[in-house]
Amino acid sequence: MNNLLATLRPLLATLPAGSRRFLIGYGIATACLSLLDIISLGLIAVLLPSLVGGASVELPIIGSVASQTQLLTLLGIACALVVAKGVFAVLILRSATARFAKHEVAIGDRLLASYLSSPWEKRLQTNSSELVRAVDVGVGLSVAGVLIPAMTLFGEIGTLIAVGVVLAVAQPAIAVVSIVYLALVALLLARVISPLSVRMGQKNLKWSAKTVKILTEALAALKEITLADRAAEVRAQVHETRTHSSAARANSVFLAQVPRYVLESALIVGFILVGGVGFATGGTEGAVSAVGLFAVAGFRLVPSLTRLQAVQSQVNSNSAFAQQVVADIRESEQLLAETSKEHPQHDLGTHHVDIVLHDVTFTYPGAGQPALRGVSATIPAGSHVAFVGSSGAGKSTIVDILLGLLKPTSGHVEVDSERMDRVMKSWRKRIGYVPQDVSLFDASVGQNVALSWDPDNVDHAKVEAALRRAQMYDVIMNREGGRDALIAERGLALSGGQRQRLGIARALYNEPDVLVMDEATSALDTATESAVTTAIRELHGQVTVITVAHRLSTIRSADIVFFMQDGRIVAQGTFDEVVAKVPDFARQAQLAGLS
Ligand SMILES: Nc1ncnc2c1ncn2[C@@H]1O[C@H](COP(=O)(O)OP(=O)(O)OP(=O)(O)O)[C@@H](O)[C@H]1O
Repeated sequence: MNNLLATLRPLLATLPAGSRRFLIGYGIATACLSLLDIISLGLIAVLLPSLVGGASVELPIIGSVASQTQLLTLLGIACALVVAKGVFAVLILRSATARFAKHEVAIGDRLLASYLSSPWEKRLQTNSSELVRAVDVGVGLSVAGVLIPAMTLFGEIGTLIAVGVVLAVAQPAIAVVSIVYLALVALLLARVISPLSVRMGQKNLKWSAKTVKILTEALAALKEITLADRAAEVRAQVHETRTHSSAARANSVFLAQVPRYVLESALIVGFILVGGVGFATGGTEGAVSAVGLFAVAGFRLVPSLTRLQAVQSQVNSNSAFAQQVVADIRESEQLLAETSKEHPQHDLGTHHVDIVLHDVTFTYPGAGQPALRGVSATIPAGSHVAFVGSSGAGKSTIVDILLGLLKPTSGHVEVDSERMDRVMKSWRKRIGYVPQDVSLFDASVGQNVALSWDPDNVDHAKVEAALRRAQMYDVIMNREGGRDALIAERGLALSGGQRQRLGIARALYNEPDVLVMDEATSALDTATESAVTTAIRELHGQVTVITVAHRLSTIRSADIVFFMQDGRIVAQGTFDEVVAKVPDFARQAQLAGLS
Protein backbone atom coordinates (compact mmCIF):
# COMPACT_ATOMS: atom_id res chain seq x y z
CA MET A 1 0.00 0.00 0.00
CA ASN A 2 2.96 2.31 0.76
CA ASN A 3 4.40 1.73 -2.70
CA LEU A 4 0.97 2.36 -4.20
CA LEU A 5 0.57 5.70 -2.44
CA ALA A 6 4.19 6.68 -3.15
CA THR A 7 3.60 6.00 -6.86
CA LEU A 8 0.13 7.48 -7.05
CA ARG A 9 0.69 10.81 -5.32
CA PRO A 10 3.36 12.24 -7.70
CA LEU A 11 1.55 10.70 -10.69
CA LEU A 12 -1.63 12.59 -9.77
CA ALA A 13 0.42 15.78 -9.57
CA THR A 14 1.30 15.41 -13.27
CA LEU A 15 -2.38 15.49 -14.30
CA PRO A 16 -4.13 18.60 -15.60
CA ALA A 17 -6.03 20.88 -13.20
CA GLY A 18 -9.39 19.47 -12.12
CA SER A 19 -8.27 15.85 -12.62
CA ARG A 20 -7.74 15.22 -8.94
CA ARG A 21 -11.27 16.42 -8.19
CA PHE A 22 -12.59 14.10 -10.90
CA LEU A 23 -10.65 11.13 -9.51
CA ILE A 24 -11.83 11.78 -5.96
CA GLY A 25 -15.40 12.03 -7.27
CA TYR A 26 -14.92 8.82 -9.23
CA GLY A 27 -13.58 7.05 -6.13
CA ILE A 28 -16.46 8.21 -3.94
CA ALA A 29 -19.02 7.29 -6.63
CA THR A 30 -17.64 3.75 -7.03
CA ALA A 31 -17.50 3.30 -3.25
CA CYS A 32 -21.16 4.44 -3.00
CA LEU A 33 -22.14 2.02 -5.77
CA SER A 34 -20.50 -0.83 -3.83
CA LEU A 35 -22.50 0.15 -0.74
CA LEU A 36 -25.67 0.25 -2.82
CA ASP A 37 -24.78 -3.17 -4.21
CA ILE A 38 -24.31 -4.71 -0.76
CA ILE A 39 -27.46 -3.08 0.66
CA SER A 40 -29.71 -4.12 -2.23
CA LEU A 41 -28.33 -7.66 -2.46
CA GLY A 42 -28.55 -8.02 1.33
CA LEU A 43 -32.15 -6.81 1.21
CA ILE A 44 -33.04 -9.35 -1.49
CA ALA A 45 -31.35 -12.12 0.52
CA VAL A 46 -33.34 -11.23 3.64
CA LEU A 47 -36.71 -10.59 1.92
CA LEU A 48 -36.86 -13.61 -0.40
CA PRO A 49 -37.09 -16.34 2.32
CA SER A 50 -39.82 -14.33 4.13
CA LEU A 51 -41.78 -13.90 0.93
CA VAL A 52 -41.60 -17.63 0.24
CA GLY A 53 -42.10 -18.74 3.88
CA GLY A 54 -44.68 -16.06 4.79
CA ALA A 55 -42.85 -15.03 7.98
CA SER A 56 -42.32 -11.41 8.97
CA VAL A 57 -38.86 -9.88 8.84
CA GLU A 58 -37.18 -7.32 11.11
CA LEU A 59 -35.16 -4.72 9.17
CA PRO A 60 -32.86 -2.03 10.64
CA ILE A 61 -34.35 1.52 10.31
CA ILE A 62 -37.55 0.22 8.58
CA GLY A 63 -38.61 -2.09 11.43
CA SER A 64 -40.95 -5.09 11.08
CA VAL A 65 -42.22 -5.99 7.62
CA ALA A 66 -44.99 -8.54 7.65
CA SER A 67 -47.47 -8.09 4.77
CA GLN A 68 -46.92 -9.62 1.35
CA THR A 69 -47.52 -6.20 -0.28
CA GLN A 70 -44.81 -4.56 1.84
CA LEU A 71 -42.43 -7.43 1.17
CA LEU A 72 -43.11 -7.26 -2.58
CA THR A 73 -42.70 -3.46 -2.65
CA LEU A 74 -39.37 -3.66 -0.80
CA LEU A 75 -38.22 -6.47 -3.03
CA GLY A 76 -39.13 -4.37 -6.08
CA ILE A 77 -37.15 -1.42 -4.66
CA ALA A 78 -34.15 -3.68 -3.99
CA CYS A 79 -34.27 -5.06 -7.54
CA ALA A 80 -34.57 -1.54 -8.95
CA LEU A 81 -31.53 -0.53 -6.87
CA VAL A 82 -29.50 -3.41 -8.35
CA VAL A 83 -30.47 -2.32 -11.87
CA ALA A 84 -29.80 1.34 -11.06
CA LYS A 85 -26.40 0.38 -9.66
CA GLY A 86 -25.58 -1.44 -12.90
CA VAL A 87 -26.67 1.54 -15.05
CA PHE A 88 -24.69 4.04 -12.94
CA ALA A 89 -21.63 1.76 -12.92
CA VAL A 90 -21.64 1.63 -16.73
CA LEU A 91 -22.10 5.43 -17.02
CA ILE A 92 -19.33 6.16 -14.50
CA LEU A 93 -17.04 3.64 -16.19
CA ARG A 94 -17.66 5.23 -19.62
CA SER A 95 -16.89 8.74 -18.41
CA ALA A 96 -13.89 7.54 -16.39
CA THR A 97 -12.28 5.59 -19.25
CA ALA A 98 -12.70 8.58 -21.59
CA ARG A 99 -11.14 10.80 -18.95
CA PHE A 100 -8.30 8.33 -18.31
CA ALA A 101 -7.49 8.35 -22.05
CA LYS A 102 -7.17 12.16 -21.81
CA HIS A 103 -4.94 11.76 -18.76
CA GLU A 104 -2.68 9.42 -20.68
CA VAL A 105 -2.36 11.97 -23.49
CA ALA A 106 -1.76 14.80 -20.98
CA ILE A 107 1.03 12.93 -19.17
CA GLY A 108 2.64 11.97 -22.51
CA ASP A 109 2.42 15.59 -23.73
CA ARG A 110 4.01 16.86 -20.57
CA LEU A 111 6.83 14.32 -20.68
CA LEU A 112 7.61 15.05 -24.33
CA ALA A 113 7.31 18.83 -23.88
CA SER A 114 9.63 18.81 -20.89
CA TYR A 115 12.15 16.66 -22.77
CA LEU A 116 12.01 18.78 -25.94
CA SER A 117 12.59 21.98 -24.00
CA SER A 118 15.21 20.64 -21.62
CA PRO A 119 18.83 21.88 -21.93
CA TRP A 120 20.88 20.33 -24.73
CA GLU A 121 23.47 18.87 -22.31
CA LYS A 122 20.65 16.88 -20.67
CA ARG A 123 19.38 15.71 -24.07
CA LEU A 124 22.87 14.52 -25.02
CA GLN A 125 22.67 12.16 -22.06
CA THR A 126 19.21 10.80 -22.90
CA ASN A 127 19.05 7.64 -24.94
CA SER A 128 16.52 8.20 -27.74
CA SER A 129 15.08 4.66 -27.58
CA GLU A 130 14.51 5.07 -23.82
CA LEU A 131 12.66 8.32 -24.47
CA VAL A 132 10.47 6.75 -27.17
CA ARG A 133 9.67 3.93 -24.76
CA ALA A 134 8.92 6.28 -21.88
CA VAL A 135 6.60 8.51 -23.95
CA ASP A 136 4.67 5.58 -25.41
CA VAL A 137 4.85 2.39 -23.27
CA GLY A 138 5.84 4.10 -19.99
CA VAL A 139 3.01 6.62 -20.12
CA GLY A 140 0.52 3.94 -21.24
CA LEU A 141 1.44 1.70 -18.30
CA SER A 142 1.39 4.63 -15.86
CA VAL A 143 -2.29 5.12 -16.67
CA ALA A 144 -3.54 1.62 -17.60
CA GLY A 145 -1.30 -0.19 -15.09
CA VAL A 146 -1.30 2.23 -12.17
CA LEU A 147 -3.86 5.01 -12.28
CA ILE A 148 -6.90 3.05 -13.50
CA PRO A 149 -6.37 -0.02 -11.25
CA ALA A 150 -5.65 2.25 -8.27
CA MET A 151 -8.95 4.05 -8.82
CA THR A 152 -10.88 0.76 -8.72
CA LEU A 153 -9.59 0.31 -5.16
CA PHE A 154 -12.21 2.75 -3.86
CA GLY A 155 -14.99 0.39 -4.94
CA GLU A 156 -13.31 -2.58 -3.28
CA ILE A 157 -12.67 -0.64 -0.08
CA GLY A 158 -16.33 0.45 -0.15
CA THR A 159 -17.37 -3.21 -0.38
CA LEU A 160 -15.10 -4.20 2.51
CA ILE A 161 -16.49 -1.43 4.72
CA ALA A 162 -20.09 -2.26 3.81
CA VAL A 163 -19.64 -5.98 4.56
CA GLY A 164 -17.82 -5.09 7.78
CA VAL A 165 -20.72 -2.87 8.89
CA VAL A 166 -23.31 -5.55 8.04
CA LEU A 167 -21.30 -8.12 10.01
CA ALA A 168 -20.84 -5.76 12.95
CA VAL A 169 -24.57 -5.04 13.12
CA ALA A 170 -25.53 -8.73 12.85
CA GLN A 171 -22.92 -10.35 15.14
CA PRO A 172 -20.26 -8.02 16.60
CA ALA A 173 -18.00 -10.75 18.09
CA ILE A 174 -17.96 -12.76 14.87
CA ALA A 175 -17.39 -9.52 12.92
CA VAL A 176 -14.28 -8.70 14.97
CA VAL A 177 -12.84 -12.25 14.60
CA SER A 178 -13.60 -12.36 10.84
CA ILE A 179 -12.20 -8.90 10.11
CA VAL A 180 -9.02 -9.38 12.18
CA TYR A 181 -8.43 -12.83 10.64
CA LEU A 182 -8.93 -11.69 7.02
CA ALA A 183 -6.92 -8.51 7.63
CA LEU A 184 -4.00 -10.64 8.91
CA VAL A 185 -4.16 -12.86 5.80
CA ALA A 186 -4.25 -9.76 3.55
CA LEU A 187 -1.34 -8.21 5.47
CA LEU A 188 0.72 -11.39 5.12
CA LEU A 189 0.07 -11.41 1.36
CA ALA A 190 0.97 -7.73 1.06
CA ARG A 191 4.24 -8.27 2.95
CA VAL A 192 5.28 -11.27 0.86
CA ILE A 193 3.80 -10.59 -2.57
CA SER A 194 4.12 -6.80 -2.89
CA PRO A 195 7.93 -6.51 -2.60
CA LEU A 196 8.30 -9.37 -5.11
CA SER A 197 5.93 -7.64 -7.56
CA VAL A 198 7.85 -4.36 -7.25
CA ARG A 199 11.12 -6.20 -7.95
CA MET A 200 9.64 -7.97 -10.99
CA GLY A 201 8.35 -4.63 -12.31
CA GLN A 202 11.79 -3.04 -12.02
CA LYS A 203 13.39 -6.06 -13.67
CA ASN A 204 10.88 -5.91 -16.54
CA LEU A 205 11.52 -2.18 -17.04
CA LYS A 206 15.30 -2.63 -17.03
CA TRP A 207 15.44 -5.56 -19.45
CA SER A 208 12.74 -4.46 -21.85
CA ALA A 209 14.42 -1.03 -22.11
CA LYS A 210 17.66 -2.85 -22.97
CA THR A 211 15.86 -4.86 -25.66
CA VAL A 212 14.50 -1.70 -27.32
CA LYS A 213 17.93 -0.04 -27.11
CA ILE A 214 19.74 -2.96 -28.74
CA LEU A 215 17.09 -3.27 -31.46
CA THR A 216 17.20 0.48 -32.23
CA GLU A 217 21.00 0.46 -32.41
CA ALA A 218 21.08 -2.71 -34.49
CA LEU A 219 18.49 -1.42 -36.98
CA ALA A 220 20.49 1.80 -37.42
CA ALA A 221 23.59 -0.27 -38.30
CA LEU A 222 21.73 -2.94 -40.29
CA LYS A 223 23.99 -2.76 -43.34
CA GLU A 224 27.21 -3.13 -41.35
CA ILE A 225 25.66 -5.94 -39.27
CA THR A 226 24.63 -7.84 -42.41
CA LEU A 227 28.03 -7.42 -44.05
CA ALA A 228 30.01 -8.27 -40.90
CA ASP A 229 27.76 -11.30 -40.33
CA ARG A 230 26.85 -10.16 -36.82
CA ALA A 231 23.12 -11.01 -37.08
CA ALA A 232 23.55 -14.06 -34.83
CA GLU A 233 25.19 -11.93 -32.15
CA VAL A 234 22.35 -9.40 -32.26
CA ARG A 235 19.84 -12.25 -32.03
CA ALA A 236 21.70 -13.70 -29.03
CA GLN A 237 21.77 -10.32 -27.26
CA VAL A 238 18.07 -9.71 -27.87
CA HIS A 239 17.30 -13.30 -26.83
CA GLU A 240 19.08 -12.76 -23.53
CA THR A 241 17.42 -9.45 -22.67
CA ARG A 242 14.01 -10.76 -23.70
CA THR A 243 14.52 -13.90 -21.60
CA HIS A 244 14.97 -11.70 -18.51
CA SER A 245 12.06 -9.36 -19.28
CA SER A 246 9.69 -12.19 -20.25
CA ALA A 247 10.55 -14.07 -17.03
CA ALA A 248 9.87 -10.92 -15.01
CA ARG A 249 6.52 -10.40 -16.74
CA ALA A 250 5.56 -14.07 -16.25
CA ASN A 251 6.46 -13.82 -12.55
CA SER A 252 4.32 -10.69 -12.26
CA VAL A 253 1.33 -12.54 -13.73
CA PHE A 254 1.99 -15.48 -11.39
CA LEU A 255 2.27 -13.22 -8.33
CA ALA A 256 -0.97 -11.48 -9.26
CA GLN A 257 -2.81 -14.86 -9.25
CA VAL A 258 -1.38 -16.29 -6.01
CA PRO A 259 -3.50 -14.19 -3.57
CA ARG A 260 -6.72 -15.61 -5.04
CA TYR A 261 -5.77 -19.18 -4.10
CA VAL A 262 -4.36 -18.17 -0.71
CA LEU A 263 -7.56 -16.29 0.13
CA GLU A 264 -9.77 -19.20 -0.98
CA SER A 265 -7.82 -21.54 1.31
CA ALA A 266 -7.95 -18.94 4.06
CA LEU A 267 -11.74 -18.98 3.80
CA ILE A 268 -11.81 -22.66 4.82
CA VAL A 269 -9.55 -22.00 7.83
CA GLY A 270 -11.81 -19.03 8.60
CA PHE A 271 -14.86 -21.34 8.83
CA ILE A 272 -13.11 -23.43 11.48
CA LEU A 273 -11.95 -20.37 13.40
CA VAL A 274 -15.27 -18.52 13.32
CA GLY A 275 -17.18 -21.75 13.98
CA GLY A 276 -14.99 -22.33 17.05
CA VAL A 277 -15.66 -18.83 18.36
CA GLY A 278 -19.40 -19.26 17.66
CA PHE A 279 -19.42 -22.64 19.46
CA ALA A 280 -17.55 -21.18 22.47
CA THR A 281 -20.00 -18.32 22.81
CA GLY A 282 -23.30 -19.91 21.76
CA GLY A 283 -22.94 -23.71 21.48
CA THR A 284 -23.91 -25.59 18.32
CA GLU A 285 -26.53 -23.05 17.35
CA GLY A 286 -23.99 -20.23 17.73
CA ALA A 287 -21.45 -22.15 15.65
CA VAL A 288 -23.95 -22.75 12.81
CA SER A 289 -25.11 -19.13 12.70
CA ALA A 290 -21.49 -17.84 12.90
CA VAL A 291 -20.38 -20.13 10.05
CA GLY A 292 -23.43 -19.09 8.02
CA LEU A 293 -22.69 -15.42 8.53
CA PHE A 294 -18.99 -15.87 7.76
CA ALA A 295 -19.90 -17.80 4.61
CA VAL A 296 -22.19 -15.00 3.37
CA ALA A 297 -19.67 -12.29 4.28
CA GLY A 298 -16.67 -14.31 3.13
CA PHE A 299 -18.06 -14.96 -0.33
CA ARG A 300 -18.46 -11.22 -0.72
CA LEU A 301 -15.19 -10.31 1.02
CA VAL A 302 -12.84 -12.78 -0.64
CA PRO A 303 -13.42 -11.65 -4.25
CA SER A 304 -13.03 -8.09 -3.04
CA LEU A 305 -9.80 -8.86 -1.18
CA THR A 306 -8.56 -10.86 -4.19
CA ARG A 307 -9.17 -7.91 -6.51
CA LEU A 308 -7.53 -5.61 -3.96
CA GLN A 309 -4.45 -7.82 -3.96
CA ALA A 310 -4.47 -8.16 -7.75
CA VAL A 311 -4.64 -4.37 -8.11
CA GLN A 312 -1.76 -4.00 -5.67
CA SER A 313 0.30 -6.52 -7.64
CA GLN A 314 -0.53 -4.82 -10.92
CA VAL A 315 0.33 -1.38 -9.56
CA ASN A 316 3.51 -2.72 -7.96
CA SER A 317 4.74 -4.34 -11.14
CA ASN A 318 4.04 -1.18 -13.17
CA SER A 319 5.12 1.36 -10.57
CA ALA A 320 8.70 1.40 -11.91
CA PHE A 321 7.39 2.77 -15.23
CA ALA A 322 5.23 5.41 -13.54
CA GLN A 323 8.03 6.45 -11.19
CA GLN A 324 10.40 6.85 -14.12
CA VAL A 325 7.88 8.93 -16.08
CA VAL A 326 7.28 11.19 -13.07
CA ALA A 327 11.02 11.51 -12.33
CA ASP A 328 11.76 12.40 -15.98
CA ILE A 329 9.02 15.06 -16.03
CA ARG A 330 10.17 16.54 -12.73
CA GLU A 331 13.86 16.62 -13.63
CA SER A 332 13.29 18.21 -17.05
CA GLU A 333 10.79 20.76 -15.73
CA GLN A 334 13.10 21.69 -12.88
CA LEU A 335 16.01 22.22 -15.28
CA LEU A 336 13.74 24.22 -17.58
CA ALA A 337 12.44 26.36 -14.71
CA GLU A 338 16.01 27.12 -13.59
CA THR A 339 17.07 28.10 -17.11
CA SER A 340 14.07 30.32 -17.83
CA LYS A 341 14.35 31.94 -14.38
CA GLU A 342 17.91 32.91 -15.15
CA HIS A 343 17.19 34.50 -18.53
CA PRO A 344 14.25 36.83 -19.09
CA GLN A 345 13.99 37.11 -22.88
CA HIS A 346 14.48 40.22 -25.08
CA ASP A 347 13.61 40.54 -28.76
CA LEU A 348 16.48 40.76 -31.20
CA GLY A 349 14.83 43.09 -33.74
CA THR A 350 15.17 42.48 -37.48
CA HIS A 351 18.54 43.93 -38.46
CA HIS A 352 21.67 41.86 -39.17
CA VAL A 353 23.82 41.17 -36.15
CA ASP A 354 27.46 40.57 -35.25
CA ILE A 355 28.23 37.51 -33.15
CA VAL A 356 31.03 37.81 -30.59
CA LEU A 357 32.51 35.02 -28.45
CA HIS A 358 34.11 36.26 -25.22
CA ASP A 359 36.64 33.90 -23.65
CA VAL A 360 34.33 30.89 -24.07
CA THR A 361 35.29 27.67 -22.28
CA PHE A 362 33.11 24.57 -22.41
CA THR A 363 33.44 21.18 -20.72
CA TYR A 364 30.96 18.39 -21.51
CA PRO A 365 29.23 16.92 -18.43
CA GLY A 366 31.44 14.17 -17.04
CA ALA A 367 34.38 14.96 -19.39
CA GLY A 368 37.81 15.38 -17.82
CA GLN A 369 39.06 17.95 -20.35
CA PRO A 370 37.41 21.10 -21.70
CA ALA A 371 36.39 20.86 -25.38
CA LEU A 372 36.81 24.64 -25.77
CA ARG A 373 39.40 26.71 -23.89
CA GLY A 374 39.06 30.51 -23.74
CA VAL A 375 37.79 31.02 -27.29
CA SER A 376 37.31 34.67 -28.34
CA ALA A 377 36.21 35.58 -31.88
CA THR A 378 34.04 38.02 -33.82
CA ILE A 379 31.77 36.92 -36.67
CA PRO A 380 30.67 40.07 -38.56
CA ALA A 381 27.08 40.28 -39.83
CA GLY A 382 26.71 39.03 -43.42
CA SER A 383 30.21 37.49 -43.58
CA HIS A 384 31.20 33.92 -44.40
CA VAL A 385 33.44 32.41 -41.71
CA ALA A 386 34.89 28.93 -41.46
CA PHE A 387 36.13 26.86 -38.55
CA VAL A 388 38.83 24.38 -39.52
CA GLY A 389 41.25 22.14 -37.63
CA SER A 390 41.97 18.53 -36.90
CA SER A 391 39.39 16.03 -35.69
CA GLY A 392 38.41 16.68 -32.06
CA ALA A 393 39.69 20.29 -32.15
CA GLY A 394 36.30 21.60 -30.97
CA LYS A 395 34.64 22.79 -34.22
CA SER A 396 31.26 21.10 -33.68
CA THR A 397 31.27 22.18 -30.05
CA ILE A 398 31.71 25.81 -31.06
CA VAL A 399 28.88 25.43 -33.56
CA ASP A 400 26.59 24.08 -30.81
CA ILE A 401 27.58 27.05 -28.62
CA LEU A 402 26.75 29.46 -31.49
CA LEU A 403 23.43 27.69 -32.05
CA GLY A 404 22.68 28.30 -28.38
CA LEU A 405 22.35 24.55 -27.72
CA LEU A 406 25.30 24.37 -25.33
CA LYS A 407 25.85 26.95 -22.63
CA PRO A 408 29.48 28.06 -22.06
CA THR A 409 30.94 26.73 -18.81
CA SER A 410 32.61 30.15 -18.54
CA GLY A 411 32.70 33.21 -20.79
CA HIS A 412 29.72 34.17 -22.95
CA VAL A 413 28.46 34.83 -26.46
CA GLU A 414 27.04 38.18 -27.54
CA VAL A 415 24.56 38.68 -30.35
CA ASP A 416 24.02 42.30 -31.37
CA SER A 417 25.73 43.39 -28.12
CA GLU A 418 23.20 41.34 -26.05
CA ARG A 419 24.13 38.17 -24.18
CA MET A 420 22.88 35.28 -26.29
CA ASP A 421 20.96 33.63 -23.44
CA ARG A 422 18.83 36.80 -23.13
CA VAL A 423 17.80 36.78 -26.80
CA MET A 424 17.79 33.01 -27.27
CA LYS A 425 14.21 32.71 -28.52
CA SER A 426 14.51 35.26 -31.32
CA TRP A 427 18.10 34.13 -32.05
CA ARG A 428 17.00 30.55 -32.71
CA LYS A 429 14.34 31.75 -35.17
CA ARG A 430 17.02 33.39 -37.29
CA ILE A 431 19.29 30.39 -37.68
CA GLY A 432 19.31 27.74 -40.39
CA TYR A 433 21.37 24.68 -39.49
CA VAL A 434 22.66 21.92 -41.74
CA PRO A 435 24.22 18.90 -40.00
CA GLN A 436 26.50 16.36 -41.64
CA ASP A 437 23.91 13.60 -41.28
CA VAL A 438 20.57 14.97 -42.38
CA SER A 439 17.65 13.11 -40.79
CA LEU A 440 14.75 12.74 -43.18
CA PHE A 441 11.35 11.36 -42.24
CA ASP A 442 8.82 9.25 -44.09
CA ALA A 443 6.78 12.03 -45.72
CA SER A 444 6.85 14.15 -48.89
CA VAL A 445 9.90 16.07 -50.10
CA GLY A 446 8.03 19.32 -49.39
CA GLN A 447 7.28 18.29 -45.79
CA ASN A 448 10.91 17.30 -45.30
CA VAL A 449 12.14 20.66 -46.56
CA ALA A 450 9.61 22.54 -44.43
CA LEU A 451 10.33 20.15 -41.51
CA SER A 452 6.63 19.75 -40.95
CA TRP A 453 4.63 16.61 -40.21
CA ASP A 454 1.48 18.50 -41.22
CA PRO A 455 1.20 18.80 -45.05
CA ASP A 456 -1.05 21.88 -44.66
CA ASN A 457 1.80 23.81 -43.04
CA VAL A 458 4.03 23.53 -46.09
CA ASP A 459 4.60 26.71 -48.16
CA HIS A 460 5.24 25.27 -51.63
CA ALA A 461 6.71 28.48 -53.07
CA LYS A 462 9.26 28.59 -50.26
CA VAL A 463 10.02 24.88 -50.72
CA GLU A 464 10.75 25.44 -54.43
CA ALA A 465 12.93 28.49 -53.75
CA ALA A 466 14.92 26.58 -51.11
CA LEU A 467 15.31 23.55 -53.43
CA ARG A 468 16.63 25.85 -56.20
CA ARG A 469 19.20 27.45 -53.89
CA ALA A 470 20.33 24.02 -52.67
CA GLN A 471 20.79 22.81 -56.29
CA MET A 472 18.12 20.18 -55.72
CA TYR A 473 15.20 21.60 -57.71
CA ASP A 474 15.84 19.71 -60.98
CA VAL A 475 16.60 16.43 -59.19
CA ILE A 476 13.31 16.57 -57.30
CA MET A 477 11.13 17.87 -60.13
CA ASN A 478 12.43 15.20 -62.54
CA ARG A 479 11.35 12.45 -60.13
CA GLU A 480 7.82 11.09 -60.28
CA GLY A 481 5.62 13.12 -57.93
CA GLY A 482 8.07 16.05 -57.75
CA ARG A 483 8.04 17.88 -54.44
CA ASP A 484 5.02 15.78 -53.33
CA ALA A 485 6.87 12.46 -53.84
CA LEU A 486 7.28 10.44 -50.67
CA ILE A 487 10.69 9.84 -49.16
CA ALA A 488 10.98 6.31 -47.78
CA GLU A 489 11.75 5.78 -44.11
CA ARG A 490 15.01 7.54 -43.09
CA GLY A 491 15.43 8.94 -46.60
CA LEU A 492 16.80 5.71 -48.04
CA ALA A 493 15.44 6.48 -51.51
CA LEU A 494 17.94 9.35 -51.85
CA SER A 495 21.71 9.33 -52.26
CA GLY A 496 23.94 10.74 -49.51
CA GLY A 497 24.62 13.90 -51.53
CA GLN A 498 20.91 14.38 -52.31
CA ARG A 499 20.07 14.03 -48.63
CA GLN A 500 22.66 16.69 -47.77
CA ARG A 501 21.22 19.05 -50.36
CA LEU A 502 17.72 18.47 -48.96
CA GLY A 503 19.21 19.36 -45.57
CA ILE A 504 20.56 22.60 -47.04
CA ALA A 505 17.16 23.35 -48.59
CA ARG A 506 15.55 22.70 -45.18
CA ALA A 507 17.91 25.19 -43.53
CA LEU A 508 17.18 27.80 -46.22
CA TYR A 509 13.38 27.29 -46.17
CA ASN A 510 12.85 29.79 -43.35
CA GLU A 511 15.13 32.38 -45.04
CA PRO A 512 17.56 32.52 -42.11
CA ASP A 513 19.88 35.42 -41.28
CA VAL A 514 22.55 33.00 -40.14
CA LEU A 515 23.31 29.72 -41.90
CA VAL A 516 25.39 27.20 -39.94
CA MET A 517 26.78 24.29 -41.96
CA ASP A 518 28.59 21.53 -40.04
CA GLU A 519 30.35 19.34 -42.64
CA ALA A 520 27.21 19.89 -44.70
CA THR A 521 28.79 19.37 -48.13
CA SER A 522 31.07 16.41 -47.33
CA ALA A 523 29.00 13.93 -49.37
CA LEU A 524 28.68 16.11 -52.50
CA ASP A 525 30.61 15.42 -55.69
CA THR A 526 32.99 18.20 -56.75
CA ALA A 527 30.66 19.69 -59.38
CA THR A 528 27.61 19.76 -57.07
CA GLU A 529 29.70 21.07 -54.19
CA SER A 530 30.93 23.88 -56.41
CA ALA A 531 27.35 24.71 -57.45
CA VAL A 532 26.16 24.66 -53.80
CA THR A 533 29.13 26.81 -52.73
CA THR A 534 28.35 29.31 -55.48
CA ALA A 535 24.71 29.44 -54.36
CA ILE A 536 25.83 29.99 -50.76
CA ARG A 537 28.27 32.68 -51.93
CA GLU A 538 25.33 34.51 -53.48
CA LEU A 539 23.96 34.93 -49.96
CA HIS A 540 27.02 37.02 -49.06
CA GLY A 541 26.06 40.22 -47.28
CA GLN A 542 22.47 39.05 -46.69
CA VAL A 543 23.18 35.98 -44.62
CA THR A 544 25.98 35.24 -42.16
CA VAL A 545 27.40 31.84 -43.14
CA ILE A 546 29.30 29.78 -40.56
CA THR A 547 30.93 26.67 -42.01
CA VAL A 548 32.77 23.73 -40.52
CA ALA A 549 34.50 21.75 -43.25
CA HIS A 550 37.36 19.34 -43.66
CA ARG A 551 37.14 19.80 -47.41
CA LEU A 552 39.02 23.05 -47.90
CA SER A 553 37.57 23.89 -51.34
CA THR A 554 34.30 24.71 -49.55
CA ILE A 555 35.89 27.48 -47.50
CA ARG A 556 38.47 28.83 -49.99
CA SER A 557 36.60 32.11 -50.35
CA ALA A 558 35.56 32.54 -46.68
CA ASP A 559 36.08 36.04 -45.27
CA ILE A 560 37.60 34.67 -42.08
CA VAL A 561 39.07 31.23 -41.44
CA PHE A 562 39.48 30.24 -37.77
CA PHE A 563 42.06 27.48 -37.31
CA MET A 564 41.40 25.43 -34.18
CA GLN A 565 43.63 23.14 -32.18
CA ASP A 566 42.87 21.47 -28.83
CA GLY A 567 39.83 23.65 -28.17
CA ARG A 568 41.60 26.95 -28.99
CA ILE A 569 41.63 29.27 -32.00
CA VAL A 570 45.34 29.36 -32.84
CA ALA A 571 45.15 31.41 -36.05
CA GLN A 572 42.62 33.47 -37.97
CA GLY A 573 42.49 35.51 -41.17
CA THR A 574 41.72 34.93 -44.83
CA PHE A 575 42.44 31.49 -46.28
CA ASP A 576 45.82 32.66 -47.60
CA GLU A 577 46.72 34.38 -44.31
CA VAL A 578 46.04 31.20 -42.33
CA VAL A 579 48.04 29.19 -44.90
CA ALA A 580 50.94 31.56 -44.26
CA LYS A 581 50.58 31.32 -40.45
CA VAL A 582 49.92 27.58 -39.90
CA PRO A 583 52.24 25.04 -41.57
CA ASP A 584 49.75 22.22 -40.89
CA PHE A 585 47.00 24.11 -42.71
CA ALA A 586 49.40 25.03 -45.54
CA ARG A 587 50.16 21.31 -46.03
CA GLN A 588 46.43 20.46 -46.18
CA ALA A 589 45.81 23.32 -48.65
CA GLN A 590 48.67 22.06 -50.80
CA LEU A 591 47.31 18.48 -50.76
CA ALA A 592 43.92 19.88 -51.81
CA GLY A 593 45.62 21.76 -54.64
CA LEU A 594 44.59 25.12 -53.20
CA SER A 595 47.98 26.77 -52.69
N1 LIG B 1 28.85 14.63 -26.00
C1 LIG B 1 30.14 14.72 -25.67
N2 LIG B 1 30.54 14.35 -24.43
C2 LIG B 1 31.84 14.42 -24.04
N3 LIG B 1 32.82 14.86 -24.85
C3 LIG B 1 32.51 15.23 -26.09
C4 LIG B 1 31.15 15.18 -26.58
N4 LIG B 1 31.14 15.61 -27.85
C5 LIG B 1 32.43 15.92 -28.17
N5 LIG B 1 33.24 15.69 -27.12
C6 LIG B 1 34.69 15.93 -27.06
O1 LIG B 1 34.94 17.31 -27.26
C7 LIG B 1 36.07 17.50 -28.08
C8 LIG B 1 35.69 18.37 -29.29
O2 LIG B 1 34.77 17.64 -30.07
P1 LIG B 1 34.12 18.25 -31.39
O3 LIG B 1 33.07 17.29 -31.84
O4 LIG B 1 33.73 19.64 -31.13
O5 LIG B 1 35.38 18.21 -32.38
P2 LIG B 1 35.40 18.51 -33.93
O6 LIG B 1 36.52 19.47 -34.14
O7 LIG B 1 34.08 18.92 -34.42
O8 LIG B 1 35.78 17.08 -34.49
P3 LIG B 1 35.41 16.40 -35.91
O9 LIG B 1 36.08 17.19 -36.97
O10 LIG B 1 35.97 15.02 -35.77
O11 LIG B 1 33.91 16.41 -36.02
C9 LIG B 1 36.58 16.12 -28.47
O12 LIG B 1 37.67 15.81 -27.62
C10 LIG B 1 35.41 15.20 -28.18
O13 LIG B 1 35.87 13.94 -27.73
